[in-house]
Amino acid sequence: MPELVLELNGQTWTLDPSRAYTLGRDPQGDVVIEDARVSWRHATVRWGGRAWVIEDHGSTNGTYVQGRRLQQLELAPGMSVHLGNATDGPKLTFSGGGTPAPGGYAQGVPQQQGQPQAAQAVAAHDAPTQQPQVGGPAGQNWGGQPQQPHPGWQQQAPQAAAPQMQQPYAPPQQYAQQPQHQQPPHQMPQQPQMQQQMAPQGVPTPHGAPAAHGGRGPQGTGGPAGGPAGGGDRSPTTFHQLALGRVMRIGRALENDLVVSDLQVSRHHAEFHASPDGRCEIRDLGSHNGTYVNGQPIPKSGTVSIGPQDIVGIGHSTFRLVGDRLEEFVDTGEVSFSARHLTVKVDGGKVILNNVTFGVPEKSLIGVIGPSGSGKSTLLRALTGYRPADSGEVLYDNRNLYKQFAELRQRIGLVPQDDILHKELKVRTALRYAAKLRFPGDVAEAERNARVEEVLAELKLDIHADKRVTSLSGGQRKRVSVALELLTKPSLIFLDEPTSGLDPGMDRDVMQLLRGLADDGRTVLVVTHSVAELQLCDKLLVMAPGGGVAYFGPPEEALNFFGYDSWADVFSAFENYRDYDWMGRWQGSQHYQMYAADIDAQLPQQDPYAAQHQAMQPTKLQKPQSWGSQLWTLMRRYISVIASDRSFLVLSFVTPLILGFVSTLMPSDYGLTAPPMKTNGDAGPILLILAIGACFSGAANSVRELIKERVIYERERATGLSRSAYLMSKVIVLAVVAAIQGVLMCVVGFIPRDLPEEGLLMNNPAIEMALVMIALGGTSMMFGLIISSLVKTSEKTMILLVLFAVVQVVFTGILFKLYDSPGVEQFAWLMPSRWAIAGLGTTVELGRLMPQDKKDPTNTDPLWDHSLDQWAMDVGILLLMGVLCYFVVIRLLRRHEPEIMRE
Ligand SMILES: Nc1ncnc2c1ncn2[C@@H]1O[C@H](COP(=O)(O)OP(=O)(O)OP(=O)(O)O)[C@@H](O)[C@H]1O
Repeated sequence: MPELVLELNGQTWTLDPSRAYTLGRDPQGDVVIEDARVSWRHATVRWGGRAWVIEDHGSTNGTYVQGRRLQQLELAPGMSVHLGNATDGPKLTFSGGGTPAPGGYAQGVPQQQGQPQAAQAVAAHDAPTQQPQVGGPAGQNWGGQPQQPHPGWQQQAPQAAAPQMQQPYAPPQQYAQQPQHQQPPHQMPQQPQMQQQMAPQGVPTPHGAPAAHGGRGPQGTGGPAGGPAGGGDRSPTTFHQLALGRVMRIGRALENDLVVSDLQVSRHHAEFHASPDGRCEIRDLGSHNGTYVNGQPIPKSGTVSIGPQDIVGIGHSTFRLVGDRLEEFVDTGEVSFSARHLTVKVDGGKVILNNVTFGVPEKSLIGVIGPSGSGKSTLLRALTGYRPADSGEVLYDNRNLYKQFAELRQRIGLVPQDDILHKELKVRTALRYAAKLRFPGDVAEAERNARVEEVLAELKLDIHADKRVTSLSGGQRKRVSVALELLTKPSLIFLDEPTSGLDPGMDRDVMQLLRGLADDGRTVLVVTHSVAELQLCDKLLVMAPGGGVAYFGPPEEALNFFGYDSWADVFSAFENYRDYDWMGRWQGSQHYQMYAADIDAQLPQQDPYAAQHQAMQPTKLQKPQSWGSQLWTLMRRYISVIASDRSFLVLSFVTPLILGFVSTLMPSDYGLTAPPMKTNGDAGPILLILAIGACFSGAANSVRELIKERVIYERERATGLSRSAYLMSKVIVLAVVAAIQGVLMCVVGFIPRDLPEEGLLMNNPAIEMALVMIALGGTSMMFGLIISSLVKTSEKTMILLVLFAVVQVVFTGILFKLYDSPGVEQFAWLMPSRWAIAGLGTTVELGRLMPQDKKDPTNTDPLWDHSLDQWAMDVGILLLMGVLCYFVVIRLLRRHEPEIMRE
């Protein structure tokens, strides 16, 4: 068996076939490579039986031979392998082939430093006696023969190593080789220009020299290899020894065996059990944000066996079992991100996102531009999991976002185009409520507040902390939205048109902010219409009409790629040549070869845990807070919002007073009663005014409440907000408002009126009637919420509110006789005003006061019968309607949630 000599940075190692050698940044590995682009355990070199083999461990930045990313390769003498970057990553050169030296070598120990490999190399079949001991005296070498690649070995190299990428750029005629595409505008490919300007750093130019590149951050395609799901192969932050038969508890509290300072983790989060027989289990301790195995939540307080292949996720940390110790990886944001073959179809099969592939290394800022309707928002929804693509995958740190959404969603921040804050609140207050909702229930207020202050300082918002959001400029407001998302330290941040509506100065300010976020160790993707600050991005993705990629690469090369001087021209070309195959043009380009072909060529990731996924139940997304705690926080926040909206407060309490007063303007001799044997036709209209007033004010309070918060709701829902807690918070607060309004209206409306001497349920008829008015206000409020969850824009709510109020007037049963009118009578049963007037009518004996059948005064409305049973039925049905409305709203709210959240 031949030994292999590995050379790196002037050091050499002689590798013995009897064992495997690990390469990476791990100081305990065999070949330690101190380069940030190299993963902790990057690759292994071993004797494969017939040849030496290098195997990538799913490293973040890849292993390359002749520019091509590889998982596994048989090595040939003279072959060079780059780690971490195809061109300028640390270069390993392999040579050798001798048999083991007598007495063995100090394997894996670097040989003397500074000796050029060529001087040390041994021909493939050199006699072992010619080789010095590894680590021998300085100055000794292996015979001083320059290494000659062995022709036989060269032939063993698999096809995968074919030097495709090493070829110089294709000639300018490249685009002309696409006859199937419609011809683009005349000035389009200006290839000679491209040849000078498009080459990114480190990629061979026709002259073999690396071309200059103005972009930032790590270069290369950046896409992760299709390595094992879960965790990639980033540097373990720490190791923890697992004692057999012992328990290792993980959590935020100091008394844990493993203390994790991450607010996403509960105080006592989970326990690792290592049984004496070597098996290991993870048990969730009722954590708020959940414990995940291979991206799937384990049941609350449940236990799952884990093996070396499993990745346990707790907050920002992942753990992997390696022998008798745990490797902990802390996600500090420096992870790669890629999308592969994302395709979205809508009803009817129309493709609105077409096979989008791109990838970026850590710390990248990616700009996404494209004409209106080119699928930018669709892409954003696909990348965030809000609306997963119909095919394709999104890989975050080599983990499939769609399959592991439950865990990975916590690492994603999304800043939608509309602000996700209640504008009425002060900046600090808004962030504190958001922190309360997003952090686990056991995070103390002081801890949460400290994090809020940290984020305020990071985004230089501390001087604005006590201002109301509404008083901030557009750029500052966007900063607050970003701050909110940063609370939970996401590694990936997506922004949808953050600069829309901002002046150029603020546009730059926001883009620089995003640049800073990426530089601090996050991946930031921004969809934008503004092209002024694109040079701040590392990579630019240009979407073409039809939802395909027209370009992906450095922003400074993009205009040359299209052959235009300005983006306005490029977008005009998109518009004027809609049928042109922009995507085909991109895929035929050298930029595609450099920046996307690698990722495109990779097969979809196999999910080795698919069987486990199906077995794991439940897969419901964890909520950081209990239902009750969320409800309480939401109610407090809602009350704060209402309290800071003075005009709403004034209107809410003045309106019922006015309506009550208006009802008193109607002259009536007997008020809401009448002497025996007398009728009182005024009683009906008085009740009608009061009831419609309650209907109107109840619905008016709620009709805008859901639509105006839709974006906030969608975002919070994705972070674990309970749908029912959200709706219940609205219902409770608005019901209290409706109750106060009902009481005010009754006080003003009833005081000047004569009322019956006693009620059916209680002695005081005014209180009995006020209860009906409150029930009517509450039910109308629920109808308002239905309207609010149905409409697409706030403006439409007003029309529907008026419609609702008018219909209620008609179907009270006061204006005309409803009973004994088949069809109309049944339709009226659907109206809350019908049951409310009936409830009020039973108390005041409306059937007697206002007979509707002139021929037969005893033929009265059966719903107005003066009996306690009838009163209970009228009020009961009114309340039941409110309850039914609640379920209707719950159902409608689902439509406004991220698709992946719709349980
Ligand atoms: N649910 C849907 N059903 C049918 N067509 C849809 C649907 N959603 C989006 N589309 C269409 O898909 C295309 C892409 O829409 P998308 O909103 O992603 O574009 P965009 O680039 O974000 O546009 P803009 O810049 O105007 O926001 C548009 O033509 C849009 O009309």
